[in-house]
Amino acid sequence: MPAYTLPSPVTRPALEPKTAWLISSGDLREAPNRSGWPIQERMEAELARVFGDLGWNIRRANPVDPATGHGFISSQRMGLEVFTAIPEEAPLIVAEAVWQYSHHVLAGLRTHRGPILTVANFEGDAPGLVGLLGLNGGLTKMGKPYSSIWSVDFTDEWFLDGIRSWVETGSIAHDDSHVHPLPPLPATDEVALGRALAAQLTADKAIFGVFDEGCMGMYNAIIDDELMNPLGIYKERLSQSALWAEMQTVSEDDARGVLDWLLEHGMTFAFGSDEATELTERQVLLQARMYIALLRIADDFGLDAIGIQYQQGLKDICPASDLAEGIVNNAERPPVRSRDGSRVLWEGLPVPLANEADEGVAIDALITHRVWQAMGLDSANTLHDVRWGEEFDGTFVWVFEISGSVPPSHFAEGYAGATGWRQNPMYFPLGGSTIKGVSKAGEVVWSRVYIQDARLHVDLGRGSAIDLPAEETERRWQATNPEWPIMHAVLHGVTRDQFMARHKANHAQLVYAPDAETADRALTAKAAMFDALGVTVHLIGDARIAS
Ligand SMILES: C[C@H](O)[C@@H](O)[C@@H](O)C(=O)CO
Repeated sequence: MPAYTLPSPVTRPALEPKTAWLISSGDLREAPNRSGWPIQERMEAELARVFGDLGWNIRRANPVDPATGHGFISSQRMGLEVFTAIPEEAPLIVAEAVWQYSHHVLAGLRTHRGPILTVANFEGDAPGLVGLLGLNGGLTKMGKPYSSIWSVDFTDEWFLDGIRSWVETGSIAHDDSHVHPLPPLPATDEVALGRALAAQLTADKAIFGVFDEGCMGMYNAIIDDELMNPLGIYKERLSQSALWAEMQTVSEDDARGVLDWLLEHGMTFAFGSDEATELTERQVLLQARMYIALLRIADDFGLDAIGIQYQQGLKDICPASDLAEGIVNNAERPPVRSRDGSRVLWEGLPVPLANEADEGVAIDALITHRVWQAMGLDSANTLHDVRWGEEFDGTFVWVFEISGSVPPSHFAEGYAGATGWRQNPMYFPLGGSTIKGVSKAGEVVWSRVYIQDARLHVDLGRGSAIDLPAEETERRWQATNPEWPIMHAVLHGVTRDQFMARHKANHAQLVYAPDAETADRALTAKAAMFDALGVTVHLIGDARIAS
């Protein structure tokens, strides 16, 4: 008789032939899950049809919960339980129509032994594509093999061929002919600059101040110290509660001074009176406090870059961080003095900013800032969500649209092109102003830092932000989130599907250069800096090293 009753894992159901299991990771917040459920149901019906045509069944691992009215996995615990209903060897579809918190499903996916397919609807109305890309980045970081595919209406041949390949072989191959290794670097001033900046960073080091690490389940956006420190970048782990406490010490006069400055510089706000659904002056004044508090804490800790997660925790305490983040990340902004009044903090300089505490962004923002400053360029750079896109006049134009703010220098009219709309009550119960506007036409360098095979990599590309007719901009806004800033981006030498298949994050990083030749030179210096820091550089599409 053994002395103990030995525990054993829950018994999983048996595999069934020609059957794929299906799960969907959701938001932690119930409102977006409820709102996205009809879109998810439509997608799942299309998937059932496509698999059915191939003689396959799809079995949903968890039913719709009558209490919530949706079938999303809405917590890590729920994810663990749902996975006990999935055979470990089963073909598994992760279907995403909403923004999702990857950690809800990553534990189950990590030990899953069957083929994994991530799928999204290529639609703007809910950020399912954004969720898909975040999840793909997480699986890549984990070293977990997966296939991925997307479709506008689930009838196109490319999609059907992909699904056929997955059911027959367990994988889908995508075209990566647009990805090029970094060639030997020429002896140019830009390469010398990039290498010198890398040597300075590793020798003198820099600090990234992160107000609560790990935003919205974005496992892909947590860069371990072991990978970040060799670049010379060290984390200062700060708390969002310290930010809230510091906000209480800011005087009402100082907060009002920030709002007055913004109004004097042409920013407009869509003010209303209902706190629950409209933007109010009270919300903006709290955001002004956050802006001042952020710079003072950055000064106290000698930070070189900042990130705030906001969308967990702080969202239940105060209005959105976006207004503070957008202006802190802009060279021209309301002056903030040190506590003793002797210095204007970061005068004339953007503070490199990692929205949503995305640490791939933190590295990129800091490096971009240093390269662009050294070249005498506006270094204000920002992430955007890779939200959606459609052709316009025969060219595929991406909707890059981050959920709140960009530096106002990204707008043609600067602050005068910025309007403050109330953040969406569905995600941001306590409101706060966004910085809404259209990113100006111009040459851009885009990038993404990510983890693959336990190493840091960066994809570097070139693109153009373009102007679209006002009615097309409005159509794209209405099809997505009209309160958020938008960039109409054309990526050079990369098709929609090449980009989707390759990109390892929900975010892409964007920075302007005054013309194409300068953009190529700045990209070259940035590539040289990353390379000298030991990051594997990939040139995407038409990106090239300037000689
Ligand atoms: C409001 C939403 O949670 C967004 O913040 C989300 O879609 C993202 O921005 C993900 O990058």
